[in-house]
Amino acid sequence: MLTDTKIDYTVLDTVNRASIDKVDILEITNKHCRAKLSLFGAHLLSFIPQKDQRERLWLSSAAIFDKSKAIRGGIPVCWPWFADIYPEHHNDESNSQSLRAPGGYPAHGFVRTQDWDVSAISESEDETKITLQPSKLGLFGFEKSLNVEIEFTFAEKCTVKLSSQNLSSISQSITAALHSYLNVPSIDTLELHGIEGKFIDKLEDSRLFDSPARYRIQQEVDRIHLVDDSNKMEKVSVSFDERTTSNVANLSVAHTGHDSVIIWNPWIDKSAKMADMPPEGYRNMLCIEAAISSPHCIAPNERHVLEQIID
Ligand SMILES: O=P(O)(O)OC[C@H]1O[C@H](O)[C@H](O)[C@@H](O)[C@@H]1O
Repeated sequence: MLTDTKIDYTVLDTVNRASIDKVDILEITNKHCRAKLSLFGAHLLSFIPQKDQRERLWLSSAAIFDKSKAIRGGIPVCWPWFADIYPEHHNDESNSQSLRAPGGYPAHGFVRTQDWDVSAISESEDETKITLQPSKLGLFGFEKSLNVEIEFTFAEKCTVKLSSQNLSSISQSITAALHSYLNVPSIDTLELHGIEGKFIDKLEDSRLFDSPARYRIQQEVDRIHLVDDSNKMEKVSVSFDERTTSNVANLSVAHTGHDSVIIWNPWIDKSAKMADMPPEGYRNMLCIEAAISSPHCIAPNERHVLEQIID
């Protein structure tokens, strides 16, 4: 496999290396889109289709790029656990259980705060594909044989595939998320479509509620929407009230390989407590996350793919 040092960026047509503070960045410009990908966290920071020149991802103006913490905005990669939902190790499918991550363990796993290596880049007339692998595995009680890589395809849409591979002879479990921050013109005028069924409300003692028929965001939300069929490609779209929000196209995010979709907005009070979130930032972002929020058991020599397509 090619490693980063073996990639000759001078011969690539669509990829440039750059940096923001201490973070190395790949800048992608091709026929269909422009994008920025941070090697710290394999964290996509920007995706702008050429067809409408509209930024799909929200990045905090107060985001920190000194590697002391995860970048606020874009698409953080949460692996091998999501939030504090830490999977029990070495279990079998009938016995997949979650534990709370021990105190002192980072929220959302250990890969969003480390450098990733570029393992492959390919270019064609229609797309640029970049594959990254974390530099360190086997941390916080996980086996080194539990591997992960992420593949970004930059085309008219951006496809992100997080692929977890169990290279050992025992079953291993993960939770995970592609924690996408969508850029929205105004939180007040948006409506979500394609979400139905029950959700766990993390702000209400994890009680179960029905998804609203007309889904708008008017307060802090931290919800785990449960999905029936994780093999189905499910699409969540966001529309805006055209009477109050001019010149915007609708957004959509499709998911597969997930068991839930997380909807998160910290709103006013929580934003005020976050140093890397500007006071009014919550008005222009909504997280729509493809998640595995119950431990998913990967059998020996099997692979699991969590996929998200941003349009
Ligand atoms: O502040 P972070 O560690 O990036 O987490 C931000 C948010 O991520 C997810 O959406 C969780 O459901 C939230 O409970 C959490 O607050």
